[in-house]
Amino acid sequence: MDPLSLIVLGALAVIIAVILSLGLRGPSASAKAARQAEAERRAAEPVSTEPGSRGEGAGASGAGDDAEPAAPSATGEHLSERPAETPTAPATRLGRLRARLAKSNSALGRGLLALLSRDTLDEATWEEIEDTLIMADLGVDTAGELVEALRERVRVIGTRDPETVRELLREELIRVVDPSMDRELAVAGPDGEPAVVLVVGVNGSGKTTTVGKIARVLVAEDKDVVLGAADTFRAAASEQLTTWGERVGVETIRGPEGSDPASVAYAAVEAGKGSGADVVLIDTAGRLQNKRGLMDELGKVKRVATRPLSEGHRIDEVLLVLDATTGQNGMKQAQVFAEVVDITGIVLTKLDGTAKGGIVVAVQRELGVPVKLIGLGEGADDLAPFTAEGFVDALLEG
Ligand SMILES: Nc1nc2c(ncn2[C@@H]2O[C@H](COP(=O)(O)OP(=O)(O)OP(=O)(O)O)[C@@H](O)[C@H]2O)c(=O)[nH]1
Repeated sequence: MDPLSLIVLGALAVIIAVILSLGLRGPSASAKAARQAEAERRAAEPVSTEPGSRGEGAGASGAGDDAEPAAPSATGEHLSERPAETPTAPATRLGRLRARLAKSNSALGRGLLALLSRDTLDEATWEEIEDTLIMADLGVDTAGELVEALRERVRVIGTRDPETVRELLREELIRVVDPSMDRELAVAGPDGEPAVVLVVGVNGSGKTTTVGKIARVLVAEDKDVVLGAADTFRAAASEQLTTWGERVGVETIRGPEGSDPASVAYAAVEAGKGSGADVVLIDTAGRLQNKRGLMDELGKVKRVATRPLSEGHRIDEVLLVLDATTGQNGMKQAQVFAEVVDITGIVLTKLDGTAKGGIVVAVQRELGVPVKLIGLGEGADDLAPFTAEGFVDALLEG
């Protein structure tokens, strides 16, 4: 064999050996790790707000004036396949969320306890305690009341034992959060009719996400749910809601962008009644361009939505979704919504992103309506029922 043939043969042997070794080794460890990480990321990621692959439903033609609802023409997405996901069991979810709440509010709890365990509880220290509560958005009056009551009890008991003082603080905080409020969601309709839950709030407060999260909780409780995408102002909102629905296998009724929200709400309730659903959850746009416009829009949705139901069956629950990070601004928005619709419960979102948990107390006092649920993250199961004790314990645990 001449030298040239030897070189060619040698090169071929090397190439074959390399190809074989690659084939036998399979994907590299780092590629596997990347796939694993991608799978974990997907499992944990919030629902995309990007338009999905499904097309819009046929048009909701608009309810016209609210004397006579238009023929409901928003088209539902009947889901025959099995739901893509099973929501996390409540016990697991709550344990995780409690830890998250404790983390976001730990500075507040720690700050208060540190102040209360100072050697001397003088005027300046009590003022600092009051300021700390005000900084946490508790509201000036409530902070003053709480400090007054705590001060009096510490004086009467005459002890500075840290455990006792901590317990007194816990009791006073629970008192202002008000454990006597009824925080059950009204999700049982009368006489076999679906309960209708309307979700309102300003853009970006987390309405659509909250509707999706509530649907998951209800599905986990074995309830049949229909979603109504009455946020027709933003096309992506309908897509986003449909995606949430698909994930847990519930039907979403929607209309084209710009169609009448009242018509979509009507169609959703009609579909819910027709299919024997337990709950119809209606997402709204709630643009706050002016109070008159908002009043017209939400007032009409409220009036028209329950027409497919029996006489006298009104909306069972109107949930106001408020972004906890918006502080005083959020409170002003809450007041406007409260004037426009009768709010029956508050969902405080994004409590994971703020140490200002005191807003819970401020908004309840201002509106006279209980906080029923809290949002503690963008993930699908990051919604928790609110309890006064649970909230305060998480606050003081940090
Ligand atoms: N960190 C955190 N983010 C949240 C929470 N709830 C919602 N979000 C995020 O807030 C953003 C707005 O949520 P949406 O549900 O689209 O808000 P919306 O009120 O429906 O907004 P519009 O459709 O524009 O009216 C999204 O990025 C959500 O993932 C929460 O509890 N914690």
